[in-house]
Amino acid sequence: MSIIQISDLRYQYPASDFQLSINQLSIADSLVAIVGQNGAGKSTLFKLLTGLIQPQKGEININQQNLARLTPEERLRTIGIIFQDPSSQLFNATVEKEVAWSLSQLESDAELIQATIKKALASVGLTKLKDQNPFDLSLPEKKLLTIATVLAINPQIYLFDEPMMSLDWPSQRLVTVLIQHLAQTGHQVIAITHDMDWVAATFPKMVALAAGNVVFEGVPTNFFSCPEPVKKAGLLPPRIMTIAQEVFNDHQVYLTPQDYAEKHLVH
Ligand SMILES: Nc1ncnc2c1ncn2[C@@H]1O[C@H](COP(=O)(O)OP(=O)(O)OP(=O)(O)O)[C@@H](O)[C@H]1O
Repeated sequence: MSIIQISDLRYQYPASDFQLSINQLSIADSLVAIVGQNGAGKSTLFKLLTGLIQPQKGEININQQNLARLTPEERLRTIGIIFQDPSSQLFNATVEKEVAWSLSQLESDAELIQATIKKALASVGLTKLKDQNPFDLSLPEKKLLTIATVLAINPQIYLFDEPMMSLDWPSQRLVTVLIQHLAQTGHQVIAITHDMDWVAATFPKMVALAAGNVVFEGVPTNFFSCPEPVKKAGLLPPRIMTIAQEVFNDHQVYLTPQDYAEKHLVH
């Protein structure tokens, strides 16, 4: 399991008042959601974690190694990135070649490459589409293909930007199961998301940002039990909590409908 340590980090865009400012943040859990309203700084943190932009101050260490000093190959093996818009990540002529391209940056054994591609495509249910042009795929299929390209590399950390966005229900389920499997098999998964139902049901840990600062880090139950950080982050609790509050004037924390049922219907 990886540990990401962020210290004294500052990032400001040219000609913008916004500043991302994180004094100390340690991400040491296998499944972590990063949440916050529009403009809170989630994507800026994502870009810093991927090394796409460099902080003006401070540093990000992964397993005590400074991210800025990793070689391109070390970076590929350390952090896999799944962008919000899959089209920005796809440029090969076939689905199979797309997965092969990223893998060939690290591996030269043709047999190993073939076996890995097969496994990665099977994991996301795209085996039958291996000869298709990626641009002919549906949006959920494109997203699953970008995940397969990263699965093939098998990095320590998977960084997802809004993974649920533009996925239909079966693909959302598939991605959730995949993410849980990755976390259970020694990887670290960090996902930026607006989807509080998904966070509450899936993530044991979360970090909330507001106006470029960390306003909460910890378990979802604690986050949703304190209205103050939820309000500060401009977020709503899971829908089941809103229903319980508005219909039954019940202000307890419920992470999922199952959670509600267990507390009320079983006993
Ligand atoms: N390239 C840029 N140049 C100038 N300002 C930027 C740039 N990118 C983002 N910003 C500003 O930085 C702030 C934080 O943006 P960021 O995209 O990190 O927020 P976010 O939490 O990811 O929001 P969203 O949920 O809308 O994606 C916003 O005020 C945004 O307008």
